[in-house]
Amino acid sequence: MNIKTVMVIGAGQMGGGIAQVCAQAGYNVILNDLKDEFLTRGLSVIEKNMNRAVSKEKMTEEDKNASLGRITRSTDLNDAKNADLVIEAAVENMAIKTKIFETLDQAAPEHAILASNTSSLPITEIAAATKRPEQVIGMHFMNPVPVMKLVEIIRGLATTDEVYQAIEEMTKTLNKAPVEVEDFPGFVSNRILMPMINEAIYTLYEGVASKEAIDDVMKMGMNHPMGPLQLADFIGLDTCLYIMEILHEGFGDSKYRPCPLLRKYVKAGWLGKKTGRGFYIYE
Ligand SMILES: CC(=O)CC(=O)SCCNC(=O)CCNC(=O)[C@H](O)C(C)(C)COP(=O)(O)OP(=O)(O)OC[C@H]1O[C@@H](n2cnc3c(N)ncnc32)[C@H](O)[C@@H]1OP(=O)(O)O
Ligand SMILES: NC(=O)C1=CN([C@@H]2O[C@H](COP(=O)(O)OP(=O)(O)OC[C@H]3O[C@@H](n4cnc5c(N)ncnc54)[C@H](OP(=O)(O)O)[C@@H]3O)[C@@H](O)[C@H]2O)C=CC1
Repeated sequence: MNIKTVMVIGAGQMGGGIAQVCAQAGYNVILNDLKDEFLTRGLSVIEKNMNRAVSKEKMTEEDKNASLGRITRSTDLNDAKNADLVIEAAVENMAIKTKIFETLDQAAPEHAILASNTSSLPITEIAAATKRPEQVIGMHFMNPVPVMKLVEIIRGLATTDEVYQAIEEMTKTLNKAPVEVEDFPGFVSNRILMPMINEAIYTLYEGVASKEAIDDVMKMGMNHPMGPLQLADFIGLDTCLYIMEILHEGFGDSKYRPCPLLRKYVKAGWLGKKTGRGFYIYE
């Protein structure tokens, strides 16, 4: 399958990163969000990232301008009519995602593949909202997208081999490493990572150590690049809570119950780095 135009839904931290790597790899990108101001915010992060790459001589000014020139703005999901592949990276909520996929299914050309960057939601259920479940797939990028090598590729129950292979090939053109996983809650990445983060939050909640001490133990003791509380802030505490809830509900096992402190922070609007405050305070 010949993929030339990629539409990305959601211009937040993940959608922006996905749009950036696709544009840098030569794809035409349609970046979609609910409001124009979110697109402006997303595009300014992309430009900042590219300027940093130029200043480090990892990208030329011409390549930067050409990549930015390949990204067009959209606030209308019907713009999917021009896409060969849509990658959805809106909020981690099944009702919102199924609504988006229903609309995309109506708007996108027959040949188009519809992918979701969901962290944990069942691809099979998202696919069931469309009349083309065989062309729906999970494409789970890691944060920060321009830096991290992995893309987990998740097959829904109906995903065809042809669609899987097209997405595997496309992922390689982004200079990323695809890894195939089956459709279970949290896939592999978040089934392992998120209970560790949740346990770190319990450790703080129970007063076992300070947030700095918990992060230091994992950074210096286990060589993690970030401590789990710093990483939770970086991912977004709302996203961490959604993922724990999906694991809890999906497996029906109390070992996945979200820590009350995580719920409290999300209720307070302390969502981490993106809102300026989570476990830590950001300028
Ligand atoms: C929740 C999910 O569903 C799945 C997930 O994504 S879970 C999250 C997975 N991600 C992680 O675990 C990230 C863990 N953290 C790290 O790997 C590192 O701390 C980090 C890569 C984020 C930063 O690394 P660092 O060495 O501390 O910082 P720094 O030296 O500033 O950055 C290293 C490189 O990354 C780039 N970078 C850092 N943050 C970036 C960002 N947000 N966007 C783009 N590029 C970024 C820097 O420009 C730098 O690039 P060069 O090598 O070209 O100079
Ligand atoms: N954060 C992470 O580390 C990772 C997240 N993911 C997944 O990626 C997805 C996005 O996460 P992330 O980028 O962190 O979240 P953000 O909150 O940074 O961005 C989500 C963006 O999607 C927009 N949005 C919400 N609803 C819609 C809609 N109906 N149509 C179009 N855009 C919409 C939001 O707008 P508004 O601001 O108005 O809400 C926001 O701009 C989630 O499914 C998440 O689980 C996957 C890998 C890693």
